[in-house]
Amino acid sequence: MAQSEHHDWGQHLAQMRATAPLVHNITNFVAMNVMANVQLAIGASPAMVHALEEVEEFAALAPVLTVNIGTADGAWAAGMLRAAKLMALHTRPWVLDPVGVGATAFRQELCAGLLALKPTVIRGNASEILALAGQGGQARGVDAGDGVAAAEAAARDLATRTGGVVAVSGPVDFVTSPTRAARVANGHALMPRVTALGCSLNGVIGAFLAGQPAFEATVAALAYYGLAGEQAGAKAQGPGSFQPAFLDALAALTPERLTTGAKVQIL
Ligand SMILES: Nc1ncnc2c1ncn2[C@@H]1O[C@H](COP(=O)(O)OP(=O)(O)O)[C@@H](O)[C@H]1O
Ligand SMILES: Cc1ncsc1CCOP(=O)(O)O
Ligand SMILES: [Mg+2]
Repeated sequence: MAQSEHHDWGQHLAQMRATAPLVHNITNFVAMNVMANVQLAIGASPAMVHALEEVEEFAALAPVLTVNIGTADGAWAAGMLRAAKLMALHTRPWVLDPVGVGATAFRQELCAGLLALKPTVIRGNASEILALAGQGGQARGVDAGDGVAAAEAAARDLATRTGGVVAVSGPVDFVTSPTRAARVANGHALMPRVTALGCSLNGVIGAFLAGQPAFEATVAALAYYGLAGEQAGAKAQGPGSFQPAFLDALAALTPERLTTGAKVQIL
């Protein structure tokens, strides 16, 4: 795979760290702590705020929002829609993680409402992207049962429908906008064996989106995350020791190392 395709992917990491953006996350109970630690490790400032009474007011404060439906209920869903609407109104970026969307009618209806608000970036595993596009999928709850290649057409369809960027994560990630596409081959096989690392990836994409173009920011975030995974995986004994090693690798990785280590193929 071609390395970096002549683009300085590290500059997106440098810019994110220089900005240290406040990221408003409406995420699930499983991911809250993991995702906040990941965002602190990369140099961003996380806030997990989901109460319906304050979500709109908080969304006005932050340059970027991430929405994750993993453990949503009716009140959370209303808050997600309210916050995303505010971002759309002010043309500020927001990211959707459609966790387990194919599993229940509630998740499908919530995602239909969120899709109508045109997320700047959607990132899910292959089964979630297939289900979100209405093309089936073989998910096992929140885990993927499909390969990334099977979801590429669904991702392109969603990008056309929303006008945004859609990323399918897996052994080799696929990213598409209505006009461009790329593959990112960084990553480690231990990553899907630790919960909330997909959710936390959306937190990293969100941080990179603040003040940056969506397609490049998403590709850079995926390469950075996967490269940190490679470095952690080289040291870890298994899923348990992978987690602290991954936080350390995210914090230690330099923009220069990202530019040389990014395995990005522009299609
Ligand atoms: N088999 C794999 N080999 C290498 N990296 C992987 C593999 N599976 C997932 N990843 C990486 O793990 C991260 C989380 O993706 P994924 O496991 O697909 O999300 P989710 O937890 O939402 O299902 C991404 O950075 C992805 O590139
Ligand atoms: C296990 C689980 N159940 C509901 S949300 C959630 C977390 C899923 O996180 P990820 O998709 O990042 O593995
Ligand atoms: Mg997920």
